[in-house]
Amino acid sequence: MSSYITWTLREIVLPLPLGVIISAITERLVRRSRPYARLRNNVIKLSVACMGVSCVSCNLLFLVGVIIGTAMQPVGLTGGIATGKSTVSSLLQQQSSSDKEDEDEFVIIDVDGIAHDILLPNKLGSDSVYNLLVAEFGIGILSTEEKGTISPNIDRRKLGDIVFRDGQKRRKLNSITHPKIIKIMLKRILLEGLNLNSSTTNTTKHRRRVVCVDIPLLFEGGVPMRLLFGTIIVVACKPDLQLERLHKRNPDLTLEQCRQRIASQIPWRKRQPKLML
Ligand SMILES: CC(C)(COP(=O)(O)OP(=O)(O)OC[C@H]1O[C@@H](n2cnc3c(N)ncnc32)[C@H](O)[C@@H]1O)[C@@H](O)C(=O)NCCC(=O)NCCS
Ligand SMILES: Nc1ncnc2c1ncn2[C@@H]1O[C@H](COP(=O)(O)OP(=O)(O)OP(=O)(O)O)[C@@H](O)[C@H]1O
Repeated sequence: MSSYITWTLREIVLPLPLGVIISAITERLVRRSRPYARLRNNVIKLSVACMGVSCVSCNLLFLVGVIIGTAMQPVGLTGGIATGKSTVSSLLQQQSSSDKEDEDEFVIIDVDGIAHDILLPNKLGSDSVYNLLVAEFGIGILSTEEKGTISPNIDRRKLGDIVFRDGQKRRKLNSITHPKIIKIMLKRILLEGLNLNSSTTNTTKHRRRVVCVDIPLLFEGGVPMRLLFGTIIVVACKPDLQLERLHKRNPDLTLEQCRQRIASQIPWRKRQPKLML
């Protein structure tokens, strides 16, 4: 636990605000234009120097944090379980596939998808998320449909049953999965922001590219996570409608299990929105 806190402090708390401050100053100066050109150049030099220092100290994540904070300012798309985040992100993607030159191109990073990927047994090694989870929660979380295979998949339904009814176990799951998820998310934001990810590279040249991260637990990630995003979109609906949508979408869950999942997240009123949908 203490190593997780140290990791978060060193890799996230320190670099991101620095990047955000540099970004805010640079943007303000860019807007004010000519009279401040020299100062602006100095600020840009300062940010390059910060990146240089982090490069020399070989702290790659620090470097990533500063670059992301400075240059990308991605959009965060968040909200409670089954409120409609994926529905909103597919609407944004649909808009992106239109040919209108004046509309932004949204590139969506799905953090739930990243969380699913890291559970797979294909990245074995003693510190793999798969091994750590099996060591922590036991072989009871493995799929029984794949009996006989060397590394059966983790059955997310079984793991979900354990962690959504017990806060301590959920925190344990989070402490194993979140550092890995955050690393992959930062890397993806960087690649997408720099337009280096060949799978999503679009040939359209004149449209603004907006990196949008669909991240359910943005506010649970605290201040550093909020600072990472330039704009935060909160998708919300009335609590009874949320319960109804969740139960309808996941009929395998009992109403009690649905309530447990909703209760495991912070209430929507506490998600301080910059834009509410
Ligand atoms: C618990 C797991 C196995 C359940 O898998 P399952 O396929 O049933 O659900 P899925 O991953 O699609 O998540 C659905 C929703 O549950 C909510 N949720 C997921 N994990 C958590 C969590 N640790 N705490 C609170 N809510 C959560 C989110 O709103 C998410 O959108 C899985 O969600 C998981 O590994 N969670 C830990 C990683 C995590 O925090 N993921 C959320 C992305 S930040
Ligand atoms: N505006 C809407 N009107 C009616 N149904 C909706 C609306 N938005 C979403 N839904 C339905 O609610 C359910 C949950 O939506 P969705 O999967 O987009 O939520 P989510 O927030 O992405 O969920 P999760 O937190 O599990 O990732 C889906 O079955 C979807 O079809």
